[in-house]
Amino acid sequence: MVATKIDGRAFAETVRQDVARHVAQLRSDHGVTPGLAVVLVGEDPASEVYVRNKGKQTRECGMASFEHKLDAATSEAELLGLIDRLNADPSVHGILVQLPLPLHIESNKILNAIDPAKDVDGFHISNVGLLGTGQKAMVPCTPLGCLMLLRHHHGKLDGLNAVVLGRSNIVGKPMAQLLLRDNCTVTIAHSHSRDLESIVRSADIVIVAVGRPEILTGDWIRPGATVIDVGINRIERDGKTKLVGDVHFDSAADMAGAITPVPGGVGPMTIACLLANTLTACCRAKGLPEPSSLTA
Ligand SMILES: Nc1nc(=O)c2c([nH]1)NC[C@@H]1CN(c3ccc(C(=O)N[C@@H](CCC(=O)O)C(=O)O)cc3)C=[N+]21
Repeated sequence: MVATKIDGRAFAETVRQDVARHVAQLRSDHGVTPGLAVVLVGEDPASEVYVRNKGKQTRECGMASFEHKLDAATSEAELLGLIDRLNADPSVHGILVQLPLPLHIESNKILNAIDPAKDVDGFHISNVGLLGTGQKAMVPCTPLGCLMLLRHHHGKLDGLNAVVLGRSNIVGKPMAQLLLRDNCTVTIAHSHSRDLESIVRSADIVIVAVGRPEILTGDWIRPGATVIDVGINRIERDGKTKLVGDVHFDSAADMAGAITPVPGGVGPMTIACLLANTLTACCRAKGLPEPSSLTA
């Protein structure tokens, strides 16, 4: 291994401390407590772990956490009713509806029903449009976390070749927008891209968000490149369940200049950015100055 391991867990801890400090100040100066509502429909064990972690970290930062666990058979209309109530609730500054939703519910309809000002996931079409046109938006947590790690590691990203593998609405597309805003030359590549190998080899920065275990190996990586692994895949190996990324860590670490591990890389940053976004949403709702170190 020649690469520097980018410690997302440690960096997320500093972000959370920053959030906690601002939250304490909001309370003492203005009597305001930011609140985050997390909605989970159905019983996916992995999702329940994430929701529990989000609730715990929200409270640890001094914010209020509201958890809504709904039955898998909840109708779209019932879920829309809950969103309406959360939109109207002044103690709720951020709303996150855990994805994926059951198939009988149309995700886009739900995401677009969330008040854009409370859309801490940044998935509402208004926020997508604002980000795409360079206006002030709520920025999706995972890409924001990746950007914070990249800025911290590289400093200025100006002029770098950035390749984003994956074109999802939750990671690939918003990630590309953020990198473009920081003056990278951005390529979004995906399963239909021709000559993927040479595209990846051109990258100073590779962000991998395709959802396939260990699909990117070291032989494609330009020596010294920075590799950000967004994948979280649970696989069976040697009779044990193991968490691996979309990057084959050992081979990639022999080529890369810096690389994020899984676990302990992007994942913890995602939750830290959710807390940061909740604080930002609260400040905007109250017309108070927002902490600039916590936004894109
Ligand atoms: N509306 C919505 N917004 C989300 O942000 C969202 C979602 N839906 N659905 C599910 C995914 C998944 N997700 C993760 C967050 C943190 C870790 C995380 O902290 N992972 C730890 C390991 C956790 C473990 O051990 O399982 C790590 O990478 O170190 C993982 C996954 C957010 N998601």
